[in-house]
Amino acid sequence: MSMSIAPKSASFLHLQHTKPHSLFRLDSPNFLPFPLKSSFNPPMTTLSVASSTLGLSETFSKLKQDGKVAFIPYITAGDPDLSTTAEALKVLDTCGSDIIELGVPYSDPLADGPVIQAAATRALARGTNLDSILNMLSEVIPQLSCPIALFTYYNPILKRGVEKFMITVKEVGVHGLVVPDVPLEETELLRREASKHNIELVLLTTPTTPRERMKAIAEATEGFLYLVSAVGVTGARTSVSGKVQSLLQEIKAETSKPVAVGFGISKPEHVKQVVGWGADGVIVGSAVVKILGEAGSPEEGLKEVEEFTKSLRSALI
Ligand SMILES: O=P(O)(O)OC[C@@H](O)[C@@H](O)c1c[nH]c2ccccc12
Repeated sequence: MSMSIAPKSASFLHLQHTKPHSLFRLDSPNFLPFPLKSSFNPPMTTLSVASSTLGLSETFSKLKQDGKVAFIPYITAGDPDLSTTAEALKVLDTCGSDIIELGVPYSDPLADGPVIQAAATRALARGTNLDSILNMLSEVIPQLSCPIALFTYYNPILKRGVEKFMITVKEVGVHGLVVPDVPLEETELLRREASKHNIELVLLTTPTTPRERMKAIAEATEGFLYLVSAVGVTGARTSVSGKVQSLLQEIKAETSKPVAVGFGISKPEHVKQVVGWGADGVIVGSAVVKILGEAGSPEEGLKEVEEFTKSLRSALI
């Protein structure tokens, strides 16, 4: 597929948020506006985008047909550097990831625990920004067979302008978007602009989300529903809360959309448990990010990620 790229002067959509929130809840807004420099200027001619890769919903449909559960690793872009991120995406893809969630590092990652916060800090210190991530993705995505869901807090989207952001991420071949700090009520604009460009907006529900609200979130989500397994921030935990089993049952009674569970999953036993409870997908973030962040060298980190991914992947069978 080839499509023309919007010129540099594509319109910006400025949204004003007058109510800053000091208390973060996963489904609450938290905006910290400050200017982000935009210098990603894709060629104005045409750009090839991998067209054979399935989107998020299509990936889940195919897995369902085959009786399989989705394995969804998360990594932070730019940690330890963007070329290692590019290699990590290829390794994760080759090791059987069904979707990869790629995080845009942000200075105030309020839903993240120490591991992902530290990864974001390192990535930002090296100068990683949305433009450099998109440049990297434009080269790597055509080489991947699984779709990328871009994870970002809302502020970088607002700074670029919702419409321009969607045009740009679509041009590089992103299939889905996870934006944790936008409450359901404020997702309408994002969803409208995302769907214009065929990008699926994944919404999240937590153990404290009231049932009626969970139903509305399940109805509005695209690609899959992200079930946050525990209250708090991201990070490996010793066990997965048993509450996830009943939450999955409740959700499944309300929607036929696929449900992927994330937060605290870091061992093959966790994966087996969550799959046994009926999840359609498992998301593993901090455990993978920790390996890449703590390795003696990028090569070692990639090797360890490969082994770790294979061990989690085999727990899905
Ligand atoms: O790191 P964990 O505990 O494995 O959780 C998933 C995860 O990292 C990823 O989905 C994620 C990273 N940052 C987030 C913030 C909110 C919700 C989800 C996320």
